[in-house]
Amino acid sequence: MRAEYKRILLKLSGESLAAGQGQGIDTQRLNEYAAQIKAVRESGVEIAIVIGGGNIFRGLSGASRGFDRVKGDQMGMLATVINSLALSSALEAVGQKARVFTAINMFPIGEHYSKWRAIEAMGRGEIAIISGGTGNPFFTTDTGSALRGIEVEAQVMLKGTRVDGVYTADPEKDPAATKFSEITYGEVLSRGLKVMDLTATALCKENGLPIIVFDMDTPGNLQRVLQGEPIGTLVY
Ligand SMILES: Nc1ncnc2c1ncn2[C@@H]1O[C@H](COP(=O)(O)OP(=O)(O)O)[C@@H](O)[C@H]1O
Ligand SMILES: O=c1ccn([C@@H]2O[C@H](COP(=O)(O)OP(=O)(O)O)[C@@H](O)[C@H]2O)c(=O)[nH]1
Repeated sequence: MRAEYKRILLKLSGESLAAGQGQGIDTQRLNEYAAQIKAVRESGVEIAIVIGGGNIFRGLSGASRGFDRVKGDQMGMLATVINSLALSSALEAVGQKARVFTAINMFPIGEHYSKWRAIEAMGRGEIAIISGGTGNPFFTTDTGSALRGIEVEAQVMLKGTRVDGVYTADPEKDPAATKFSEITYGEVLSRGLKVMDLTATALCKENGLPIIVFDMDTPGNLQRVLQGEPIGTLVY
């Protein structure tokens, strides 16, 4: 385990939770995530998690179908709460305590997020699942995870997704794209690489939060990344 990573912020893609079905929550995928997270927690790392909502609702696609954008984004933020509750349930089922925080007060669905409460929960060995994005429309959960990672003083943001790193172009669309083993924030921004939205990358850059983009859907990869195996892309 890399000595420098005492506390991590793990970003999970909502869409990955659907495991290729596009919509909904695949329980096998959810349970695989829970097992990986528990194993890393047992090695002593403090873990905060932000999970997306794209498997349930995205504000932008709602707007393209005629929904008011702000209401659509609020629906998307609620989708992240649903995924967070599902993940906390899967973690509790394998004996790993987890606490759901919400950006907006929704007690008793979750606890209203504050930096200090999240850090306290991690100190007790619980996984802090921070839901509801930033609480504001026109942002994404990538930006929410950059924000929460900086707030809780994580040493790294691990962006677990369905591609295995940052490529010269979207590898799902361009088969000729090649992978970076590492890349600076500035180059991600100047090349307009869309693996994360620009706001999230800029926030990490301004606050010096390194990002590792890796394939979370292969069981064991979370541990591999933390052990320093070069399986993803470091953005620094
Ligand atoms: N330059 C790039 N390198 C890697 N992935 C990219 C790049 N540009 C776009 N992507 C896309 O970004 C996605 C990862 O972002 P993520 O936030 O996990 O997905 P989602 O938008 O479904 O939540 C990948 O599925 C990939 O198709
Ligand atoms: O701070 C935030 C975070 C998320 N969202 C909404 O929640 C949706 C789901 O989040 P995201 O698309 O980032 O999830 P992912 O792609 O990671 O599954 C987004 O489309 C937005 O509509 C938002 O409005 N503000």
